[in-house]
Amino acid sequence: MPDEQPAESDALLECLSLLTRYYGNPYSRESLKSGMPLEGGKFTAEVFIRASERAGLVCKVHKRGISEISSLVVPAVLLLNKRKACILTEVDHSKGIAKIVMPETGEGTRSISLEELEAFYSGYVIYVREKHRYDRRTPQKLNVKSRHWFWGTIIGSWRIYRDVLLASLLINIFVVASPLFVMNVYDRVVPNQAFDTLWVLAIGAFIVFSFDFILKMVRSYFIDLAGKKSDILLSSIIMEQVLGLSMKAKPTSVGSFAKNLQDFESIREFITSSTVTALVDLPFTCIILFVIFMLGGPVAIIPLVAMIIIGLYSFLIQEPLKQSIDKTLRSSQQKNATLIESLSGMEALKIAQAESDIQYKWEKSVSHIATWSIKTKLLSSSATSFSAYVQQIANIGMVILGVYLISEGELSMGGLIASVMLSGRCLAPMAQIAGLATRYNQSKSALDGLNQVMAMPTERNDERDYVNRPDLKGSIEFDGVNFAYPEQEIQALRDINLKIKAGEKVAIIGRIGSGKTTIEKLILGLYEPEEGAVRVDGIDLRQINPTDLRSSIGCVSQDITLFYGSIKDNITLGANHVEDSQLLEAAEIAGVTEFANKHPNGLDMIVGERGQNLSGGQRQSIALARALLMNPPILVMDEPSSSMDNTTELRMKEQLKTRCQGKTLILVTHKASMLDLVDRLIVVDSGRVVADGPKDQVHAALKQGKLKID
Ligand SMILES: Nc1ncnc2c1ncn2[C@@H]1O[C@H](COP(=O)(O)OP(=O)(O)OP(=O)(O)O)[C@@H](O)[C@H]1O
Repeated sequence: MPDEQPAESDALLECLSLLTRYYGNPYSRESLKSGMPLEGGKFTAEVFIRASERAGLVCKVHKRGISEISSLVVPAVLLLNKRKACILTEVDHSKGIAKIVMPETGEGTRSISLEELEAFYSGYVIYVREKHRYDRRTPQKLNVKSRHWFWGTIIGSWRIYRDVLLASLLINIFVVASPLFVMNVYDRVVPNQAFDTLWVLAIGAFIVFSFDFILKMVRSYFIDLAGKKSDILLSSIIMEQVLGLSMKAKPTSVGSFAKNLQDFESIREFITSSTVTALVDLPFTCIILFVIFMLGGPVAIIPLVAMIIIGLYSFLIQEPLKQSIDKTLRSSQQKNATLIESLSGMEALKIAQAESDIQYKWEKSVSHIATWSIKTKLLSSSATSFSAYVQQIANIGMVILGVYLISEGELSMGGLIASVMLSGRCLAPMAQIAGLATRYNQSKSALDGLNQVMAMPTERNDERDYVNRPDLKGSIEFDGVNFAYPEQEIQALRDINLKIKAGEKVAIIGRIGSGKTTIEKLILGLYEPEEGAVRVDGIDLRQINPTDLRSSIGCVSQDITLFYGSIKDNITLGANHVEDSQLLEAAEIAGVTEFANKHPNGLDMIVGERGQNLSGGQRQSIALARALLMNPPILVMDEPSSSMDNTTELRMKEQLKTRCQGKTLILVTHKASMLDLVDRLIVVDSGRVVADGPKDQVHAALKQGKLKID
């Protein structure tokens, strides 16, 4: 995008949201924004294009004057000056008027003269069209296969690679310049002492070499440019996939998963100039071989045989090479898993005095990696040395055969020298290819790993038509829900039937591991039931966009995770446009202000990674403030006061009582004191609901031992 283009504001988000409604597949602003790399919390044209793809639209930015915009392409989005945007719904060039919608003003469609529009139009327009969607009647195999995430992106730079090929063709033709020069000097200049010819030849060679130099520089610049473009695109595709992964596909080990993603590095290396140049040059060896044949006749057989031998050797070592690279990769993933786990649990390790166990695991992985990487290095260097060896033998062979041919008058001295020089150029890419096999196998393993990641299910399903419900009221229903965590045989929830009215205050109690948190996770749409349905406002959660759902739920989870940044950053995490008054109110209710005020930086105090600079209770306060910030209709809290002292808890309870009015509250707790907040108790045991009713009744039944809990 050119620099002179003005930065856009959230007007673009509003425009996109309106357009999704226009095309009959409405998306809320929250769901369009979710997971997008917003600049200062705002939409840019690039983000607009990415988000529109999610909503089934295809958009492209063009630089066009108003007079160039045809009435056939509306609705289109016009980027206006001062970070504004509008939707152009009609344009009539003959009358000089247009109809626009400025979503920010909330005015609806209005007519405007083209002259007036031109005054604040930036010159950039986004054309929008609907992507064709196949319905379920279309058999899968008839579906046009969407682009492969990796190859599709690489092919996206085909124009650059076409130019690279063209440059390579010329470079490879120029290769013959030097041997031809030497041949002519030996055969024509030296015997006849033709100094004029020598100078003409020298000037010709100089010009060719200069072009060759320039072309080589340009070629590697273009290859690196294409590589950089692909790298940026691929990295963001991978990150978007990772952040969108569904919880059921959540990797079992963060460390090894992270290593898997880091291995993208080897793919990046593979698409840089040194590798691509060798690959591109390979087919041109045939041209050089042909030139050797023209100059030296039968001598060309020798480099041909040498090429076949080198190729065969490279092919034969592929399998063992692949195996050792795979083993190295897997062990490195294991090593990374150990590293990440021990770093994040360092305190627990020290307390349990388990350092030596970890040290042992670590050393085992390291020695395993060392063994296999030695094998990998040995194999790949054997390929390089073998190619050099074959190349030398080929040279000697050519000289021997050449001498016989010269003695029979079938070859000139210059012809032999030129052929030997050319054979070097012809075998060089082969030798490089042998070395490249290692890189190829490394990239292939990394690509296989990433292919698996890209095939994992994500939360956003393009084939699903979500119901657009950004404003949920808060009634919750579990209808015959059975659920087991991925790869677990035992069900965590069994035949759960519950109806919670909007605004109701409910506590879920039960013994450890009984399934309370699991019920919450299902309400949050983090997992889907195996059988039955979870409904919010009567809509099956599978029908609600996860972003819309979660923006209607304030959640304090059992394991509170804070991120590096200030207290303020952590409270407003994921909520970009928050008034200071909103932030202060949430901080006050949750008791954050109380401890933040004691610190010189107040709410700007840095909490450290995972909030390690704070106490457990302080972390809980921040999580509570985060949950209350956007005033959501549903609050889900899992032991929100487990680390708080009695006074703080009492204060928080009082604040929550007023704040929770009209909201649905689901409270998971072991603390009897917290039950003041609720009117209804649900008792869960071994994944089943064993009691459900008004608080006093259930309490009484529990006291009298009428409820049997295993
Ligand atoms: N991510 C997970 N993967 C596999 N099994 C899980 C997972 N989380 C929980 N479980 C299992 O599901 C069951 C219910 O767990 P859940 O966390 O819902 O219990 P809980 O009632 O909230 O317990 P607590 O009071 O200790 O927090 C337990 O047997 C637990 O082992």
